[in-house]
Amino acid sequence: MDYFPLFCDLKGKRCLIVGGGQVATHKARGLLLAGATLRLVAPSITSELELLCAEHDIEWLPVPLIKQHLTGCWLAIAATNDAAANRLVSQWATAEQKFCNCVDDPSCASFITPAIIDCSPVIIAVSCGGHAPVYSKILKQHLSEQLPAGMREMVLLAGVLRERVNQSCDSRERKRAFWTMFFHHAPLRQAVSENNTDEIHQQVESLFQNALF
Ligand SMILES: C[C@@]1(CC(=O)O)C2=NC(=C\c3[nH]c(c(CCC(=O)O)c3CC(=O)O)Cc3[nH]c(c(CC(=O)O)c3CCC(=O)O)/C=C3\N/C(=C\2)[C@@H](CCC(=O)O)[C@]3(C)CC(=O)O)/[C@H]1CCC(=O)O
Ligand SMILES: NC(=O)c1ccc[n+]([C@@H]2O[C@H](COP(=O)([O-])OP(=O)(O)OC[C@H]3O[C@@H](n4cnc5c(N)ncnc54)[C@H](O)[C@@H]3O)[C@@H](O)[C@H]2O)c1
Repeated sequence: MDYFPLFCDLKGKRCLIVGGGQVATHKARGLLLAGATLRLVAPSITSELELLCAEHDIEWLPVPLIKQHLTGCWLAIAATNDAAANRLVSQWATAEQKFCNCVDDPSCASFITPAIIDCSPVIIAVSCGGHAPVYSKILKQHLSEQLPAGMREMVLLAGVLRERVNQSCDSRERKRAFWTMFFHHAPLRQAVSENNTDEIHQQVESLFQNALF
């Protein structure tokens, strides 16, 4: 496997973005959606970034880049149009064992950003390992057209029921069977996609009786 995909909780965690152009703006938007706080180092920034600075926890430093800008940051994105500056950010971050994304050269990056389908809590991330970002975008579109109806609602319902299932049953095998049946259960999926709460309740109770006990 060329890259290990992982889903980070960035809420309240400071991330460094170096550069303030179109690409930096796009990366900032994504990190802010995940609740990160940002340190932005760039002599000038786009008007959208200026707006984001007014609305979010962003520390904009219009000063020359120094290594100390990494202090307190969980990860860095080198997003300038200056290849040497991007490489420097990557070298500093790597020396401090911090993950670094490099927008103009995946070979000096320790992570790459995937194309994302955000149906939180369901999140689908696609990467072509830096070979073909546009194809990641096309695959994302393709996948988003294939997703099952009511997917997000079924997952939210599973989250609500999870503790009850865990408390009702000790057997991992039976729990696995329960969840497999749950997600394949056509009448339940139908009720969920119609948001028919009475029917959802009835189907869930019958699943508990039939699958778990
Ligand atoms: C998926 C996506 C996620 C995101 O950014 O959110 C993403 N790039 C997207 C779009 C896109 N990027 C580029 C174009 C113009 C067409 C083209 O040149 O191909 C378009 C199309 C567009 O903008 O529509 C140009 C480009 N990109 C990179 C380089 C440098 C290089 O290849 O060396 C250059 C050349 C720059 C130049 O020549 O000047 C590098 C990277 N781009 C990545 C991610 C990482 C690999 C991800 C993977 O494994 O697939 C990686 C390695 C690093 C990183 O950025 O993490 C996002 C689509 C999101 C969406 O819409 O859902
Ligand atoms: N990864 C991707 O998805 C992707 C997509 C398109 C382009 N790119 C690459 O990303 C790079 C940036 O593209 P862009 O459209 O944002 O460029 P841009 O010209 O809009 O912005 C560049 C920004 O970098 C800042 N900058 C330059 N030198 C700096 C330094 N030493 N320290 C701090 N900030 C500095 C500038 O002030 C500006 O804000 C380009 O090299 C391009 O090849 C990557």
